[in-house]
Amino acid sequence: MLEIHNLSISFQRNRASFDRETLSVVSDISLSVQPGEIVALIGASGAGKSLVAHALLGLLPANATMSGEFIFKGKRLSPAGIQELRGREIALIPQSVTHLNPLTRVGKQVYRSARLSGRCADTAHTSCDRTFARYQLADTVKSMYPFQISRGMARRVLTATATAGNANLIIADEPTTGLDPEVSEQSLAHLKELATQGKGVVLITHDLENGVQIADTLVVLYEGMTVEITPARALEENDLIMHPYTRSLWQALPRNGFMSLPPTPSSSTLNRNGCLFAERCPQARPGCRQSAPSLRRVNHKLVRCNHVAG
Ligand SMILES: Nc1ncnc2c1ncn2[C@@H]1O[C@H](COP(=O)(O)OP(=O)(O)OP(=O)(O)O)[C@@H](O)[C@H]1O
Ligand code: NI
Repeated sequence: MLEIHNLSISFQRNRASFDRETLSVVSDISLSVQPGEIVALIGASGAGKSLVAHALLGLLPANATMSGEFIFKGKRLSPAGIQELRGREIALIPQSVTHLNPLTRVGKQVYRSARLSGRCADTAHTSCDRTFARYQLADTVKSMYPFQISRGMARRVLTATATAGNANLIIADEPTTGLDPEVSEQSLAHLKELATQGKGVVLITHDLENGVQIADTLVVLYEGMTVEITPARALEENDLIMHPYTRSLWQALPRNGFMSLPPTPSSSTLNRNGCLFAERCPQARPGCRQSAPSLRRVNHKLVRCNHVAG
């Protein structure tokens, strides 16, 4: 359904010396999403997860430069094509509830997105009602403004807004952040349900547990690079072939005893000539700082590490 080929994103930054430097934040990311599949983009804060989604949706800030291509349902997406599909075929459940328009009643926002997907007024109303019921939002919520509803409810409204139309690809950016465990579970269950209906789902999260819980495929990002693409179940099966960064994330999960991650070096010390994870990697060898590993196929997965045995 969706293929991302060699996506790179950089920003121009002014330096004190009045010249400009290029800051590379996403490098050469490729991934694909099939109908009914949940692909989780996993990575720490600043890894580039949201930018991948924003690039796909044509929402990058003006100072960003992007290369690479998107193929959606077999067709290459042009910038104009992206505008055409956004909200109709591809819908974003944004990271922050502040994306709800503060001045528009909640019901109207969900209704508008149903209309945007090409539904006529009557069908849009029906779809809006159905979506409200589906996400346990009372009818009275329709006439409320975003500031009048709880955080958990606002997340459900965002989900309702993204799914009231007919989108086949749903991108959920950190759908559980700031929610209590019960509401988080519910939020993930809603995504699972969308996949069961045949929609492609991209789950963006810093929490590996979320990915392992509902995703089919994990794409692990480190400093804007893919370090591993693996079936999610491989982690549950305690796969020995794992990128050292994925392994650290896995070991840091509560169920695995909260082993702490090695400390993060500041970005300025990041050595782009070698493996980006080398400074934190428990298995790093001298060669890791000298040559950058490429993404290699090892059995059923792709791993960017020279020392993972296949
Ligand atoms: N407009 C911008 N100008 C310059 N740098 C930016 C801009 N937007 C994002 N970045 C940088 O790009 C990197 C990736 O940002 P992104 O928002 O994709 O991270 P993320 O993985 O979604 O993190 P989080 O979990 O915090 O949401 C960050 O280091 C950020 O500082
Ligand atoms: Ni983000």
